[in-house]
Amino acid sequence: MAEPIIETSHLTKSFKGFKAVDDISLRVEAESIHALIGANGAGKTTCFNLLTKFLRPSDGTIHFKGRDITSLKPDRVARLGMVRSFQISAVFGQLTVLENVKLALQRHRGESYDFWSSVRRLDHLRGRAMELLADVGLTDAADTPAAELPYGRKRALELATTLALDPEVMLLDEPMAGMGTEDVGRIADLIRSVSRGRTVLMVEHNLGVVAELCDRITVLARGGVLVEGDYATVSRDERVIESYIGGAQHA
Ligand SMILES: Nc1ncnc2c1ncn2[C@@H]1O[C@H](COP(=O)(O)OP(=O)(O)OP(=O)(O)O)[C@@H](O)[C@H]1O
Repeated sequence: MAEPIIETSHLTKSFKGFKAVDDISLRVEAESIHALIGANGAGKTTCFNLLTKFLRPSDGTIHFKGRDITSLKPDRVARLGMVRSFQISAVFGQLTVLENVKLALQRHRGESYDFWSSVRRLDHLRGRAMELLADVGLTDAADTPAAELPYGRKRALELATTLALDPEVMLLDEPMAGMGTEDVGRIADLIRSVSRGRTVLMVEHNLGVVAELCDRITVLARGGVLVEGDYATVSRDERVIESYIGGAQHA
């Protein structure tokens, strides 16, 4: 197996004695698309929040590119190249799609941050911003206020603002949540295309998407790793069928 870009060792998170994540040793290969799946309450969100540093582990370590990041803050981890998209990705509804991406580019470049005056002074970032909009299929919406975008396209904008940070690892929290069938296909294609040369780790309930997109899948159950492998391996595993498929009828 190639060197992992993310590696956890004995990662554990207890809430008042209850182990929501229990001794998870996870390896995510560079430039792979990796999914965390599992029934409700299996520990996916907690594990994800530990990786993105929104929670502190009770025990265990997290390494990113060989470096121990267990006690680093989320913004520090983001600057090292591991960025969480969706849900926390800031999209300003009153700004246009193009302005949102220019602002994200400006933040990434660490230029002085003076929100209102800077939005008007970001013309030097227009070229790169338009490239990113082309990557996510939003060229025609460049001058539309972000708030007016339909749901699926808003998600595409969030991807563009994440890509503006040029992350090595993108962490996607249920990228298909709340989407209709048509948008699911479109966003899945987008994730595939923007993942080239990057690593993607996602929590996702939609097994069809996981089957189609992901190179490797870790199935969690009761806070621990139940099975790990490609979709073919995982989906025919008796333990997965019993403990996950049975408990995931909502997916
Ligand atoms: N802050 C908390 N305090 C106490 N218990 C928690 C807390 N966060 C999560 N838990 C518990 O930890 C377990 C795992 O929760 P988690 O949200 O990680 O599961 P999940 O796999 O993401 O589930 P879902 O698919 O429903 O989002 C659950 O039993 C949950 O009730």
